[in-house]
Amino acid sequence: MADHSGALMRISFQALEQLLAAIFVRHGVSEANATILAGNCAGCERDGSLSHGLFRIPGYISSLKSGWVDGKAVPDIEDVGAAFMRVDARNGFAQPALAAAMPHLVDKVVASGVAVVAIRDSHHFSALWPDLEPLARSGLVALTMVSGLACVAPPGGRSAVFGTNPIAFATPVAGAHPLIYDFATSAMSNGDLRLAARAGHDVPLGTGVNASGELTGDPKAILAGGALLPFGGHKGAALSLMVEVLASALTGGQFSSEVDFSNHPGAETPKTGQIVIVIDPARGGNKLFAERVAKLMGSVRDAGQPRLPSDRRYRTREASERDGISLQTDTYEYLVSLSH
Ligand SMILES: NC(=O)C1=CN([C@@H]2O[C@H](COP(=O)(O)OP(=O)(O)OC[C@H]3O[C@@H](n4cnc5c(N)ncnc54)[C@H](OP(=O)(O)O)[C@@H]3O)[C@@H](O)[C@H]2O)C=CC1
Ligand SMILES: O=C([O-])C1=[NH+]CCC1
Repeated sequence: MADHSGALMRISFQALEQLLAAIFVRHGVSEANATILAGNCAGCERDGSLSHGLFRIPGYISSLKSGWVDGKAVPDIEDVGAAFMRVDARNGFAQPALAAAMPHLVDKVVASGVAVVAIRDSHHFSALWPDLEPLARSGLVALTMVSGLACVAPPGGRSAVFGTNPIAFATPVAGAHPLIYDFATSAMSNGDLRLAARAGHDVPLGTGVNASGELTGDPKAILAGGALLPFGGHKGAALSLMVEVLASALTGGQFSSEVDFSNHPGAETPKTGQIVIVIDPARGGNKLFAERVAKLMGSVRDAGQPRLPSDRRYRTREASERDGISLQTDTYEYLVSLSH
């Protein structure tokens, strides 16, 4: 998508969702999968998760066009234990795979107090928080991780071995929206790095290295043969390693470093795996769990932290619901042109 700077317009969530669903269907996605992807992508744009909203539409389309991902895939669910499900996404997107598992997942959590969903052969090209928010809204605690495309070098290294490997956590909070944090284990997501390159902005030193392994603030040098770095040095690298273990080795998905789409020019979506771990907090025996979380968050705010994770996103959602989602008119016209 070109960097537009035209006039702004507003669009409702429903209208954007419909437009995106038409685009996905037009590019070979089944109606059922298109509905899920469109809701997810429109939700990211509505909530200000801009690195994974409309910005990603060209990547979805070029991946579909290249034949790298199957937009019509029907996931296969394998029940492998009282609290364990495997989902073979069959080279489709991860969100329809999780949606197919969701009713069984909730049954398992109710029966066992905890459940794991291990998704493999899946493409995740979005933010993780939409995968968890419905679970937290129904009173459950959830954690998820996704491996990606190798573009992150370990500390001290020069070659990329990890994906940007995001982790998200969600918990109910009494009297408030769920607390959800959701971040790449790299110093910056690949999406934000590309946005910085497109805007011609430098990134903070420590974000990545150039092709010679030297620290650089130039996003283009990081993208051109360099690598991102994990956040927090060896600590972020250890988290990223955990993501590869849980989201790839355990699920049966590919490691980030094994993704090879060289035979599919234009492909952008990582084909790896995802793990989702869900816990019923009631099994902890504390009937006031959500109240305790609310108290803890209050203490953190009282201690002076001005912003907690997901505050900004809920504020942006509220504004989008009130005023409509803000969009450049030429972006809108571009999207309309993709829909027919
Ligand atoms: N599918 C994939 O393979 C990948 C997806 N991603 C997605 O990219 C998105 C962006 O990742 P990333 O750039 O690392 O995330 P950010 O650094 O933008 O935000 C990370 C989290 O921290 C919160 N946060 C941000 N700034 C502050 C602050 N100053 N004080 C308190 N909390 C704060 C955010 O809340 P809030 O949401 O309210 O801003 C969010 O929950 C994520 O949704 C992630 O899932 C990233 C990598 C790979
Ligand atoms: O922003 C990011 O790092 C990614 N988003 C989807 C795949 C990788």
